[in-house]
Amino acid sequence: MRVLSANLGFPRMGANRELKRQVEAFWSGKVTDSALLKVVNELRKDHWVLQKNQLGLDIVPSNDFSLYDQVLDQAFTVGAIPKRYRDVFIKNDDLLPSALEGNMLSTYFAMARGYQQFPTEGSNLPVIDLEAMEMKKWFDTNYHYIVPEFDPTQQFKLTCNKFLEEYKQAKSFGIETRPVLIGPVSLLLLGKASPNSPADFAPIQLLERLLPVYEEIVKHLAEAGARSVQFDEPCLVQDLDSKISQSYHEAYSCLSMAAKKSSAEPIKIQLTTYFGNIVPNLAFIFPNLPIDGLHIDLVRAPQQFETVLSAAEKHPTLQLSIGIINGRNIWKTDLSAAFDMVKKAVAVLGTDRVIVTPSCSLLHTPHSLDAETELNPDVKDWLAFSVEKIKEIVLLTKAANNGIDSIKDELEANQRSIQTRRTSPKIHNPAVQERLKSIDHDMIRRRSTFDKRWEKQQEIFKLPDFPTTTIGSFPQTGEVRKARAAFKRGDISQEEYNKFINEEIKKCIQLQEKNDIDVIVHGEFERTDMVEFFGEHLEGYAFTKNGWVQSYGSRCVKPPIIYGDVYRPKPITVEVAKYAQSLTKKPLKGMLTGPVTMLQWSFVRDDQHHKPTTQQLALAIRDEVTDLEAAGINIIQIDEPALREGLPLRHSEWKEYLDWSVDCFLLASCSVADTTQIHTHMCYSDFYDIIDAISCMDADVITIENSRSDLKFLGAESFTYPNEIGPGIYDIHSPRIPSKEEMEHRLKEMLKRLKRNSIWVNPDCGLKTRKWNEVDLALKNMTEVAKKFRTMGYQV
Ligand code: MET
Ligand SMILES: [Zn+2]
Repeated sequence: MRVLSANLGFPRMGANRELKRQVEAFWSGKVTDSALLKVVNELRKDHWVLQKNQLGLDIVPSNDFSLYDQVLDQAFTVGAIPKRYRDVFIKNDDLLPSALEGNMLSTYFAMARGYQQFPTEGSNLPVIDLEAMEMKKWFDTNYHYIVPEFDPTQQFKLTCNKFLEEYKQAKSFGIETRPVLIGPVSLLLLGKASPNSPADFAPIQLLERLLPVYEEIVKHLAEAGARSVQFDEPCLVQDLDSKISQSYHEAYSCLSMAAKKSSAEPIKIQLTTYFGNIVPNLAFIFPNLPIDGLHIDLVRAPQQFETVLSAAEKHPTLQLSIGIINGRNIWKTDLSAAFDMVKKAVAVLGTDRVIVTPSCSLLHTPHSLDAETELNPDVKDWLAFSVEKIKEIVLLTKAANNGIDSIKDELEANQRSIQTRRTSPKIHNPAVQERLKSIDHDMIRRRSTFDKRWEKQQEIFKLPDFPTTTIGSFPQTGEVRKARAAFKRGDISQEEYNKFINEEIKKCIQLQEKNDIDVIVHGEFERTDMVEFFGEHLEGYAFTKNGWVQSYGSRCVKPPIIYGDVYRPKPITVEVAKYAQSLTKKPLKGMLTGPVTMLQWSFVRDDQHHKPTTQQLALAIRDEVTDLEAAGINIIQIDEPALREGLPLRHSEWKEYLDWSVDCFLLASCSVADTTQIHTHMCYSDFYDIIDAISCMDADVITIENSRSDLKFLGAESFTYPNEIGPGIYDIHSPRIPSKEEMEHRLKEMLKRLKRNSIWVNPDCGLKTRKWNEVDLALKNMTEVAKKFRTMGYQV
């Protein structure tokens, strides 16, 4: 037998985001479900044909496709459909293992996105208002999954046969696939107890009840002729209670039995881990978890190679799938170095026990480089998206089987690209590197402690108690987007565009003054996106035309690429800030994106640690801060909404990350005088477990999302915060106008925990998704609440 090549999952959006378009058209009622499913079938077929017939991959995945999310698919498949959706959509006889169409499709999308029915008067249809299920970040990626809900009385039942239909569909095109499913233990660990469950209930207690459904899945696939099945168990790279080891044994013993019973040639079970090191949980797997294959991520955790290899060696039949092509980033692989790893695995295990693969599903990289006609050719030559990554896998497999000479030309070209990238002056900028060396302790500390700064700032700004402000952006209306597009196309000149933006700024400032907001913002109309805007003004960044990656459901993001040493050639926001300040006597807050967020929301360099890359970003922002201050902007906000996202998966690594990321924020913010007030802003996650690190950032003021998560932030028992803080008093994601009463209630809650003179009054996040009239009414209410608290002298 020879070394095989495999993929663990292919991006499902399609080369031109066909899936997004079609699903959204279905949601808005423009296409029927059968039209949707027809397009989806075509798309799946294209992806199989591409991987198998055009690129020559040995093992092609099926059921990696999803209309929304693969975790939701699996919960749905095993019948974990919360009662509130079941009650509305499902008649009992629906619950045969059926295809994802008709009523089942409506249920599925209601779970993903919520469902509302407000019948017109006189109709006897009931009012239905179902919220979507919770969404969470998929490990440390920017993909979000739907969190399954489990009830203590949960009954499982094979409800949906999508996994089988997809397998059969591929087979009907002559393509043998390996179905992918979320494994039973990770499915339960990733889920949560449904509301009102007893406090001691944990979904993993349901394992025994869940396993028969997985046995059925294995049986169906075996009967249909599948030779192997991939169970994803990414939880194995996390800190796990040793009791979970028992769960893994129970689960995989059961699945292995089912596989053995299944047919003359038992279907093989591959356990798949990714995003980290499994060595701390090695005892869960070795010596005797009854599996046929194991996948490990050797890009994120190369240090596990030796240990896992020698454990695998003792397991005489185990196939090891070595994830050596980065599924999370967009760089070309050094094929020579990767081939050394293949050789090493083959030397220990022999050719028939090694499979060459990407580190994880390719869901997290864009489709292909073909569409990138405008990228700088040097940079483009350093990149590999999903299609190119599969080509690399196929090449490495060929080299393993036929000798390295069989890929001589490709290897030479590859080594040339790798070498050029290593030495390119586009990437390596001696001045930037020198500057990094000059970072010293004084550069990452404010000149005085907060108390001293506070006194000086009080005197200058003379802000009232409960000062009001907003987070930065104001409505990005269709007009704003249109003007930007026209400018990009060259239909309007720079001057015309600037004039348009200046008018928006004027309107925005007038609205804030009318509503008596104390600290004014300019509205961020010139920005499409808070990371892209700054990236476009920095050296070392590249932008793709079509480098979309799924974020959640039909939503995709196009992360910019940091390819080289980063610096700021010239001021970015100073002119706009000066113009905005000239329109008001109140202090204007300059608005910047912080270095850690710039890093987290970009594709980043893999030729150096994240820390120096972030330090470079921090120095670029620091230059901007210094220039803003010199231009008379004395309040500057540096947003860090993504700080929490970068936390490593294992607790033991948190401190190292928090130390350097906090230092990078300090590096960006500490050039200023005591009299300059630094703000920061965070949102999108729970922050209380890193509140000490946030305090160390020493911003004079932090505004933080709080209402969406229903005061969770303040709920933590030990909550304290040393400087000033504005926990959001209303959720900006909804078009509804927040009432004064609800904002008063939130402010009163804050007063129980925080010093009266440390509280700011502001929304949860930026207002770019709202309409002007909504913003006007909401801010009016907000200021009235702040004023009431000032005069009534509330103190709890
Ligand atoms: C995701 S945080 C957004 C902060 C930014 N200043 C805004 O107001 O939109
Ligand atoms: Zn925000």
